[in-house]
Formats: sequence, structure tokens, C-alpha cells
Amino acid sequence: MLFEILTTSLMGGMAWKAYSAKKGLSTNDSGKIQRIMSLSGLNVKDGKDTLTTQLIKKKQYDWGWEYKYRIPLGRSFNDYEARQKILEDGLNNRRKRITFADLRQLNFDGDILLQLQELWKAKLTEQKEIELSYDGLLIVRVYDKPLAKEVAFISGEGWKVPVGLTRALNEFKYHDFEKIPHLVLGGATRYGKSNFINGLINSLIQSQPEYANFFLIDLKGGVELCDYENIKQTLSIAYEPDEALHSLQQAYDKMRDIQQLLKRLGKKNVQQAGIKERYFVIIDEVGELNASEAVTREEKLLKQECQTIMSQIARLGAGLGFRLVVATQYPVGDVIPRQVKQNADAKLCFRVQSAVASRVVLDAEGAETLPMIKGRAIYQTADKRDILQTPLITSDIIHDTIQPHIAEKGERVEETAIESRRTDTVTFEEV
Ligand SMILES: Nc1ncnc2c1ncn2[C@@H]1O[C@H](COP(=O)(O)OP(=O)(O)OP(=O)(O)O)[C@@H](O)[C@H]1O
Repeated sequence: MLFEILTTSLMGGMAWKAYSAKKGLSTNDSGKIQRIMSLSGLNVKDGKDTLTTQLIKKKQYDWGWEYKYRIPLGRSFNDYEARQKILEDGLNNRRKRITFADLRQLNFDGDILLQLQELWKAKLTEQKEIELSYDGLLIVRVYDKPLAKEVAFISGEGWKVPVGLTRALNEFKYHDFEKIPHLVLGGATRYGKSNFINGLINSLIQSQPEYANFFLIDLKGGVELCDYENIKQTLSIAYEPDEALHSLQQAYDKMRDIQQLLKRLGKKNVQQAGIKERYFVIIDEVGELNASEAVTREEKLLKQECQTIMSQIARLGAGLGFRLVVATQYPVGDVIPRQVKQNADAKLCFRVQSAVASRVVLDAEGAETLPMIKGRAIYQTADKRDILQTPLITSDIIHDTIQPHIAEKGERVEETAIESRRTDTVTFEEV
């Protein structure tokens, strides 16, 4: 009898262990998270009492676990954000466990020693990643597997361009320029802004070759966007601030012509009028047009003029088919014109140096705590914020995309003269 009880319990225990390992139940880290929080000084002394971070809810998803905690009075979300790295390291500093689920995947007909070695190596390099947010409760998401460090480029559809792969359910995110016309990009040097702009341009050329038009302003010495210099979709390209002013003037004039056309047609916007063309004004390193950094008076006036036109495009261009994309690696102060930021409902921010820089781009902290991974970014819209891995585009893809669109000699009219801005301005209606 005793023997039967013992063997049944043992078998039951083993079955439960295998089941929980398979379901990932053994990787519930709520207790460990609470201990790390206490040990890293997040408890609050209130007289004789010690207030701690309390677990309210936990839920398992395909990607890992989500925990919700009530934070003690006297602590803010920022206190927890500041300890994100400590939390992540603490969770990964664990004894590596090989579960039944792992062993079941071994092929016992093959070289078992080699397989065990590989399994052990995989276990040692296994990394959990965490994400913190706050909605009245502290939300800690623990992802079983880190987000991919490299994602291949795929084209979007229509006016939707690929932004990147998110962690939850490995869902791919797109930015829809018809829904959110303007986009601000930020991030420290070498984290992937230019690569993203290339992806965006290639996606638009592939999916809307007839209707996508570009005003390109590449103030990084012409190395990033020169590939598109001779394609039919590029209406103008600028490499210096004075050329940038010329390009912006051209865009402004085009915007004015469309406004007049809409007036004649009695329509409020391009969608209503059935106008399919869209005009993308893309500025890589908008910091070079920052008037407050100008040395001479002439340069200051020129940059102020650029900023005025950018603001007008941001404020009034959406209904006229204009889309503004501005990127900067110096997110400080007023580098991004206020009107541009206010009218750009989507922001993409790669890793930045400081919380202040993150606030300049996103109006919120967080991009300073992104891992030091190229292409990793926060995509933020009015109602949602996702961490994602932006796709990497290769020069072969760029070459293949633009090849069919290279303009014949003489097909495009090169305009180099810098005109003074037209003064017969019309009043744009906000649509
Ligand atoms: N999404 C990505 N996935 C993987 N690697 C990437 C990704 N984006 C960029 N990289 C790598 O990082 C390098 C720098 O990227 P990129 O030129 O886009 O940076 P940047 O932010 O524009 O830098 P800077 O502001 O200094 O010009 C690229 O050459 C590429 O090797």
C-alpha cells in the first residue's frame, strides 16, 4: 500500500513538473522581482512599518509573464525605471535549469553528448528581457526570449511602411502615412535612423511607384540619400542648408498649387478630390537647420526661413498630401521645430544618451534604457508605445528597388538656382 502511494505521488509529481515546465509555469519570477526591488532600495520606511512593492496580478502570455504591482507611497515610476538594468540582470542571474521539456526534445538516436552540450550552451546564453510601464500600477513584462537583433527588410503596402518587429507575438508594425502624416525620428549616432529612412523610401517606391514623390534633404554630407538622386520619384535633393531652403521652397510652392487646385475643385483635401500623389519631405539631420546654432546672421536667417516652411508643411500639409519625416541625432532643446513636433503624432526613437534626449523626441523617458542594440527603437503614437526591432535594409535591395526608376538623361529638370521665397502667399485652410 505504502509503495503504491509513494510511486503514485512520485509519478504525479513528475507529471506536474513536466506540465509546468512545458507551460513555462516554473519561470514565474514574481517573487524574485519583489526581492530584487526590496534589495535595490525601493522599500519605504514609514515609522515602524516598511512599505513594499505589492504584487496585485500576474498573467502568462505566449511571450512570457506580465506582473502588476502597487508601488508604495513615496516611490515613483521613475524610481523603478532607474533600476530596470538591476532587475534584468537579477532575473538573468539564475541557476540554469534543464527541464523535462528540454530533455524531451533530444534525439536519443543521435549523439546525445553533443546535444546535451548544445542544450547547456543555449541555456547559458538564454536572456530574459523586461519592459516597464505604468498605468496606476507598475507593469513589469518579462519576455522569455529576447527580441531578434536583426530583422530582414520587407516592403509595406500602399502608404504603410514597415517599422519593425514587436516582441509580443512577434507582430510586425507598420506606420500608415495616411493615418499619421508626419513622423519624427531620433536616436544617438549609429543606432539606425538612416537605415530606417532608407527602408521607408524603398517601401514607398516599391508599393507606390507612380504616386510617391520625394523632396530629400540629406545634411549628413550626402552619403545617405544620394542613391535616390536620379530616380523619377525624387523631385528635389539637397545636401547643404542653402539647397535645403531651395527644396523646401519647392515643396511649399507645390503645396500651394495643390491648395489652389482643391479650391477650384471645391474639395477639402486630396482624399476627397481623389488626388493620389503624395509628397514626402524627408530631412536627415534636421539639427543642421537649427537657427540658434547659426554662426552668421545670414545663416541664421536662412535657417529660420527653413524652419518656417517646415512648420507650415507640418501644420497644413497633411490634407494636401504632404508628409514630413525629420530625423536628428542631437535631440536637445528646440532642434525639432515646435510646430513639427506638435503635428507629428508618431515618433520613432532609437537609443539616446539621456532621459532628457528621450523626452525631446518622445515627450517621455525610456529611450535611454533601450539595450545597446542597433535598430532597437520605441515607436510611439498617441495611444500606444511599442519596443521593436527595425528591419535592416541591404544595399542590394536598394539597388534592385531603384533600378527600374532611374530617370533617363534629360528627363528630369535639374534646378539649382536658389529663388527668394514667393511672397504672394495664399491662406491655407486647415483640413
Ligand atoms: N535595424 C537594424 N538592424 C541591424 N543593424 C542595423 C539596423 N540599423 C542600422 N544598423 C547598423 O548600424 C549601422 C549604423 O546605422 P545608421 O547609419 O542607420 O545609423 P544612424 O543612426 O543614421 O547614424 P548617424 O546618425 O551617425 O548617421 C548600419 O551601418 C548598420 O550596420
